[in-house]
Amino acid sequence: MAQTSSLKSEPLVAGGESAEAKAVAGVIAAGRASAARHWVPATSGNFSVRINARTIAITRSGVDKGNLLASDILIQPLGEKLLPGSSAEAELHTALYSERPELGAIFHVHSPAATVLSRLALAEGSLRLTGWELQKALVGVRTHEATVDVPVFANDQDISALSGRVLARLAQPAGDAIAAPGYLLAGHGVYAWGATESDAARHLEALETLFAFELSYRRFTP
Ligand SMILES: CSC[C@@H](O)[C@@H](O)C(=O)COP(=O)(O)O
Ligand SMILES: [Zn+2]
Repeated sequence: MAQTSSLKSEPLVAGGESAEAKAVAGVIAAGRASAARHWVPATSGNFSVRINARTIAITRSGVDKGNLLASDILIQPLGEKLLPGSSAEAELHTALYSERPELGAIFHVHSPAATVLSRLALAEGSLRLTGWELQKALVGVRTHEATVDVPVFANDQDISALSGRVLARLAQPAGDAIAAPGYLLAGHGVYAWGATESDAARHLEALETLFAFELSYRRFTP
């Protein structure tokens, strides 16, 4: 059974590195970059990168995400029982990868603006972003005049139930808005994704910065 990363028998991808080794390196890099920004305090956050249609590399539970070793990354088959030591929030990753084959990476952090703004926005059930040039860093957004919809969910320790609510909401159209590549958990943090690791990293950085803009803006507007 696949457990921690065994970087031996995977097929090679361009550059001579296996898909598994590349995904593990991507997870480690994402954790390190987020820790440098103080987005994953006290072991919080979890990170995953798709290896292929059936398997992901994902952080194990309770480890410092800023100092990940290859042995801190689990090779989790999709649609199968979670491996021992899995992230408490692993199902928020596996369920979304299974639902969306185009996703290549999912990153979750406890960044300050996301964690605070999510509480202010919970009553509306979503955060609407508009008027910011930086929103063009999000996939599908071409103008500051667009409205971006970021779903906001109540935090829940029942991750299966939460995952069900997330998938149900993401399946709904965002109306006249563009669906953000991510969502907020109130008082908890943000999940962001992308087709590639760099898309997911850019989305995470753009969203957290937009949340900080929005928090400042709200201080000056009624
Ligand atoms: C250390 S508090 C944060 C956790 O409860 C959780 O929200 C989190 O992001 C990390 O959980 P983990 O099980 O390490 O993936
Ligand atoms: Zn968390």
